Amino acid sequence: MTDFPGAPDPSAPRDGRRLRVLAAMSGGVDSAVAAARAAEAGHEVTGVHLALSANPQSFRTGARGCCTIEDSRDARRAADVIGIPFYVWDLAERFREDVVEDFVAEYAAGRTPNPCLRCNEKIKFAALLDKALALGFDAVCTGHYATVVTRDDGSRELHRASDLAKDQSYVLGVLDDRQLAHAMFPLGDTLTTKGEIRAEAERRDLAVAKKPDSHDICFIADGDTQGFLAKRLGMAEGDIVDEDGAKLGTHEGAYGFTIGQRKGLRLGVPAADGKPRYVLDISPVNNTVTVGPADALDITALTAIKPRWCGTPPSGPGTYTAQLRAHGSETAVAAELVDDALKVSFTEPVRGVAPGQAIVLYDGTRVVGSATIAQTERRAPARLA
Ligand SMILES: Nc1ncnc2c1ncn2[C@@H]1O[C@H](COP(=O)(O)OP(=O)(O)OP(=O)(O)O)[C@@H](O)[C@H]1O
Repeated sequence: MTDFPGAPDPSAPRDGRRLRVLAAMSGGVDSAVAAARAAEAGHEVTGVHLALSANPQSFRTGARGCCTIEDSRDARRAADVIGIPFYVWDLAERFREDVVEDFVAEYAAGRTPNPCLRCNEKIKFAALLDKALALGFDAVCTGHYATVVTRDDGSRELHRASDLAKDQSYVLGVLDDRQLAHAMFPLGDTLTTKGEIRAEAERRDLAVAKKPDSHDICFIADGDTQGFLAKRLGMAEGDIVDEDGAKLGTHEGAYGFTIGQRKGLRLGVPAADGKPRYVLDISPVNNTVTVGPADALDITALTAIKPRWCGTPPSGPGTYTAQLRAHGSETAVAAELVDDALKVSFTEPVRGVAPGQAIVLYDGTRVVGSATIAQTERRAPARLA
């Protein structure tokens, strides 16, 4: 017996090509079409919706959050139309511990985490995948836009999606070979735009065809990250200072800021040069936020920790392109693994990089690996003679 209904019948015949696939169905259009494509390709597909919120009703705000009862119903209806079995699995406690609490703790420590990346690493391709494999499934299928390529030797590569505008390889950059070997992304292989996916959903009679896209942080349905953090971390008034430590204003919680932020500083003292000020540093220890001019945001190098590789780690220094945020552009870097830390230098300075963000390295369209930014190095400030 199992707590997770929907396990395939172990006595059922299997052939090498017809995989037993667990389709992760959020109740949105992408995962519905992905599940339909996997079933159409001849795989034995079972749909599963993950209940990730302990209190799904609390997310019903009108904006689309995640894992509401409506979402689970939408996923079930889509599974019915596709003609596959469907189950709801409760991973709310794991999600709370591994994603939500980590998110709060990272902000409290003055860092800027990416919860989607964390969810892929800890929930979808760990808790969910492990459970799926233990139950006899061969693969987990999601509606992510990314491509898995199998090399001649059987190992896997993760590549950007064919549709670069929708590419989600950045948030999947934490996956290793084993996880990739059991991942299926039916949307990433084809050059289909989101509009075409919606049209395909309509052709397939999937009621979610017109459902709005989910927004970035699924457990903050109204999009008010600062409000969410304030509720969790409380208010803690502190100083906003300039690079020399002179007080320019006050704030109500250092966690409410991100590096590179300009809006909402409400400085009492205008900058001497009249130019706008940006958040340069957040110090939870002193509860201070340091601000300065835009060019002080330029980063020339960084150190990133906890590297994860899609394949064998690079044995020496190499040149790559790097992406530093989910919808960011690529930038040229040189990178080297030194004592388990990734040392990265940028060909051109980049602006507004925050500790806690992930850096994902690419070789062309291939994801090489990822790591968490721990320290950044600024260009030496220009001094007046
Ligand atoms: N609550 C959930 N239950 C099951 N699978 C989920 C859930 N949330 C997300 N997923 C899976 O992770 C994928 C990527 O999640 P993301 O939040 O980026 O969704 P999306 O791109 O808006 O896709 P969708 O349109 O399917 O919601 C989804 O396509 C789906 O396969």
